[in-house]
Amino acid sequence: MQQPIDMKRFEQLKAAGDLPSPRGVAIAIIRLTQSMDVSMAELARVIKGDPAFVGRLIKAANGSLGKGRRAVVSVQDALMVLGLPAVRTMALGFSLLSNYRRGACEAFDYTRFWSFSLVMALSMQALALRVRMVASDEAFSLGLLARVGELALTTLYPAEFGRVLHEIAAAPASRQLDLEQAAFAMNHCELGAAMLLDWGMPLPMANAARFYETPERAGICEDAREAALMQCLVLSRAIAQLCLAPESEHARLMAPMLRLSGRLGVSRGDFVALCEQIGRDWGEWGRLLLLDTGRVPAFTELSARDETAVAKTAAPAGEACPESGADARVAQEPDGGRAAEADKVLRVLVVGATDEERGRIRAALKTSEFFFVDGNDDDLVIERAIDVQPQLMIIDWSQDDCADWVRALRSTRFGRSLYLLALLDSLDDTILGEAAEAGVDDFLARPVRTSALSVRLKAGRRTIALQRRLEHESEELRHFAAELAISNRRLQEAAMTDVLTGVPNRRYAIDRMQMEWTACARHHRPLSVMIVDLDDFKEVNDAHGHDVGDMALRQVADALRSELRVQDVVCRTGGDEFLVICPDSDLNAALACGERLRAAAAGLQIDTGGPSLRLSVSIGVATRDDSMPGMKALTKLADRGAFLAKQRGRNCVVALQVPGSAF
Ligand SMILES: Nc1nc2c(ncn2[C@@H]2O[C@H](COP(=O)(O)OP(=O)(O)OP(=O)(O)O)[C@@H](O)[C@H]2O)c(=O)[nH]1
Repeated sequence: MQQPIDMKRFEQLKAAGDLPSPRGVAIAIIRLTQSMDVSMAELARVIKGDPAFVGRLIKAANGSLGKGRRAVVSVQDALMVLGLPAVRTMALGFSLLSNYRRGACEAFDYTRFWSFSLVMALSMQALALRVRMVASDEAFSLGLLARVGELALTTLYPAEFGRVLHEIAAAPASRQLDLEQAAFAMNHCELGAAMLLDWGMPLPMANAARFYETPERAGICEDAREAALMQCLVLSRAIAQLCLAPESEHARLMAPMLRLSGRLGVSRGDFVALCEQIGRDWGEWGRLLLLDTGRVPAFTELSARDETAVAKTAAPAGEACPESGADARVAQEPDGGRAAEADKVLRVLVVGATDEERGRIRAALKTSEFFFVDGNDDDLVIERAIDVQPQLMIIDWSQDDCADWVRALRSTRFGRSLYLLALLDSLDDTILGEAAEAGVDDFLARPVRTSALSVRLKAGRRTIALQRRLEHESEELRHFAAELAISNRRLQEAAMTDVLTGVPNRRYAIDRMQMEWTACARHHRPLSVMIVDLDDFKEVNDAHGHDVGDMALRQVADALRSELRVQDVVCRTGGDEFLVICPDSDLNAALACGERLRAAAAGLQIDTGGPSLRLSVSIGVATRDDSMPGMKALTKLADRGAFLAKQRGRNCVVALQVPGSAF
């Protein structure tokens, strides 16, 4: 694999510590998501330590579900929907957004940069739901971070990058990437791609980010997913440019966007609806991220104006389409927005064939969208196929090297599901064998008779429709499985949560203790536990009733929870008893923590309807040592500490071990 930039240089930049990098809770999230055996509950707990991230994560999960799905409302559900890799890159993206809102480069508009990146993220997410080249949440992160190289250059070289920006302002025709190359011996796309790879993004995504500003430099891309990703990034960038451009520029920017979306197989109506949705989401996300967003462009109106302009200047059907170079395109756009109608429209790419044959094909497939390409240049054919992403290809088999490029096409992901019909000059066994071996689905002998062509195309259409239905059904199944997983997760969570206080229950405590015990024993790290028992709680119930008692239990649980670090956990293990697990804590640290918990409980004022009630807790602390046979020995020791604390008059913290004797 060709590296995006000189990796030695990249390592030096990284080692200097000046590259934008995540901070705070995001680092803990990224670390946890790197280990595949992390429990969802543990990850959710760490995420909940950053309420801002919680909101963004849930919103992103809902955005990636598509229409008509049950809304995600909890962190756990969001984790199930998004999966660990997506959560990792989102933590990264949002952390950068929070920490790099300002910077040393005065000429760089940081707010505009993030607003632009946000539109790209939302556009990628929406496009991924339609084009299906990658999971929509991964697409969101790719869009958000695609321009991170620019942020890196402003951070590394604020003054020099400022000069580059001034140069562009003075001579708008100059190319930013070339100026960067001259100034820094690298450009922001290369640097950004290296950073994405370094953060663990898959190579096709990093490559798409590397080339989307200069697709012509990407070379022919064999991997259809990579090509589609890049095209989606190109289109997302165009949407962002339009959203942030002055209104006078909107119409000019809309036309190429519509053409780009057509190439991705998104009908005009569908694309306009998608842009309107992106516009609405942009505003909502802007409020959530405290980012200024501009006025949403009037996409529907812009599209209508473009349609009128195209109608006035339209070339007669069958004439060459100006932007497609050697090939001619006759596009009958699917009727905007009507999905069922659009579903019947086939995208057909005809390679070679005579004018007469092309005419017959067009007559036989009336409502389709046609693309034609001359088959003598195999690179061009593959490029065109990747560009157009047809469902049906009709190949004039007399063209040079057909078998070779058909084989190459079949080895790509999208090429495997194509329906290929070959027009053969003769039914010679060798030619038939070659065509079958290369991967054509059906053939037709020349001269092409209209009736035979209709029969063959009908069969092809049926197969394609069947394939679409299968894809649709497997998509439904995937969603169904995801919903089922969410329901299961909810049930699991409910089974592990104490209904009264909302903290984990005894069952969870046992599982978690086992997990922490094993991890700490394996890595020779300290582990402490505490038994926290309310003092004279029976008297509270007797004097004030069970409702007040329940309220007291809830307040104590909240107070304990708020005094703990994110990696500690408090569980309700009995009526008025809690177990606190503190990984990586030796006895001294645990005693100090126990004292904090005791003071927090003693400081509570429970509302009784009359004079407020004060209460206290007794706490026993114990720390794992190598002589202990298992976790029961540890909790038993803490239990004995709590018992001793009661005997010593309550409202105190007791350990039976001496600090320093264990860990
Ligand atoms: N309100 C309420 N009370 C509960 C709940 N679960 C257990 N209890 C009560 O908690 C009390 C525990 O009493 P004991 O075990 O005698 O302990 P204590 O009164 O706290 O005395 P010491 O532990 O010796 O300080 C009992 O009265 C239980 O009924 C609950 O969910 N809600």
